[in-house]
Amino acid sequence: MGMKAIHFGGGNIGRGFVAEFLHTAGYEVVFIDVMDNIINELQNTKSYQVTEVSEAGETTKTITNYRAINSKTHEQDVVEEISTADIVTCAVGPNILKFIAPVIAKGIDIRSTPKPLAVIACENAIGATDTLRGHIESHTDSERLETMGERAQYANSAIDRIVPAQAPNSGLNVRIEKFYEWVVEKGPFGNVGHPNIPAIHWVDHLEPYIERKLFTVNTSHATAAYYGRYAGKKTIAEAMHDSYIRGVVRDVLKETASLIIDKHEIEAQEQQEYVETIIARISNPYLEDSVERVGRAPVRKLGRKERFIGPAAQLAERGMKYDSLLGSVEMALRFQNVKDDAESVELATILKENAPADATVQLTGLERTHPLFSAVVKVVDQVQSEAKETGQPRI
Ligand SMILES: NC(=O)c1ccc[n+]([C@@H]2O[C@H](COP(=O)([O-])OP(=O)(O)OC[C@H]3O[C@@H](n4cnc5c(N)ncnc54)[C@H](O)[C@@H]3O)[C@@H](O)[C@H]2O)c1
Ligand SMILES: O=P(O)(O)OC[C@@H](O)[C@@H](O)[C@H](O)[C@H](O)CO
Repeated sequence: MGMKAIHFGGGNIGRGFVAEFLHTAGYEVVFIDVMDNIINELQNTKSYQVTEVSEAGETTKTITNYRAINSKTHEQDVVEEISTADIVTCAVGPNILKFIAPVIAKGIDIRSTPKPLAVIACENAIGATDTLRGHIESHTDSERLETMGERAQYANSAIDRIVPAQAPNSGLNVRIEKFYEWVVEKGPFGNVGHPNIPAIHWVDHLEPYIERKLFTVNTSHATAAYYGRYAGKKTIAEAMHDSYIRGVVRDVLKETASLIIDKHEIEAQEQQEYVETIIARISNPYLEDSVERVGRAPVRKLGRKERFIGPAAQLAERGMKYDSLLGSVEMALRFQNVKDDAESVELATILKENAPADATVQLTGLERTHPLFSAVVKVVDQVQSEAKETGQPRI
């Protein structure tokens, strides 16, 4: 029998990254989603196209050999597919992991195949597979946990490829950048060996890769998005074309680079080259990536291990400079009441209803005794005061 991958999330990165590389590696991909339109389209087509766009032109690949199941309406089918699959991946967003865990737990529990299932969450978050595993374990009978390792193996990953929101008439087709990086821990697969997926770079220690990615790509991306929206820009490329915003992004990246070089002993020259690649990538005018997509979910992005507070906290602990990152935090706090973004409404409510120190704890999870805490409270206070004066943040 051929190899089978179950992939949760038939969205942009699911179709344009994970499924592409699983397909190339020879897997049949079974997409699981809760959106009727995506499932219907996947069920009613035999192929879709992934087009890489860059100044060098366009290259198109055709993805075939997939099926799709709606987990909202056909949960038992999903459970059975998982029980005979080789790998489960997901790209649903870090806040959705808890919702997909119960069905994965049921599928794992009834497995009787000799090889354990490989589980790899492909989200922009540190330790996303660990988080998913925690939710799966909390939906597994305690007496079955001891033998879980015979049925499933869990590996964290870092994924990098910019996939903007797609044009409304593009159907399943995805336009993406050429660059990609998929790094996964190999240790958890032990003697069984890791899955054979040529696109994956297997490593012993993931932390340097995921922190470098999140604190360079996503920190700069989100900085451009929040400053860009504040300045009335529509896309990230447009924001990066603005010399002031570009300068701010560079300042922020100097701070995160100093952490990455110090903590992970990456050579300064290597990090500088990485930074230049990322600046070129996020400035790519062919991607048309909106500031709203990149700024989406500001409460998640202000979290303790996330792209701003994560590096700023570690810099503060080391007595190193972090004030440009605080500027990004300030702009993120102004991403309030944005259309179709529930967290931007939640952010506005938290800022409205709480004193600065309480709002800081609620949003960032920073400990009140942390060396970064008072600096963030000041920024929160500043944004709250503007809203009190004008009835809204300065947008
Ligand atoms: N787009 C990018 O450039 C990019 C790059 C790297 C990583 N990521 C990460 O990948 C993840 C997905 O991002 P995206 O841009 O593809 O988002 P997206 O919104 O395009 O796709 C998410 C998909 O998950 C589906 N979904 C939601 N709840 C579900 C559930 N309970 N079960 C199954 N499916 C469910 C949605 O219907 C949607 O199709 C995020 O963690 C993001 O940070 C995105
Ligand atoms: O997906 P988010 O919301 O965590 O972040 C938005 C973008 O920065 C992100 O999707 C990037 O495009 C991606 O991480 C590039 O690899």
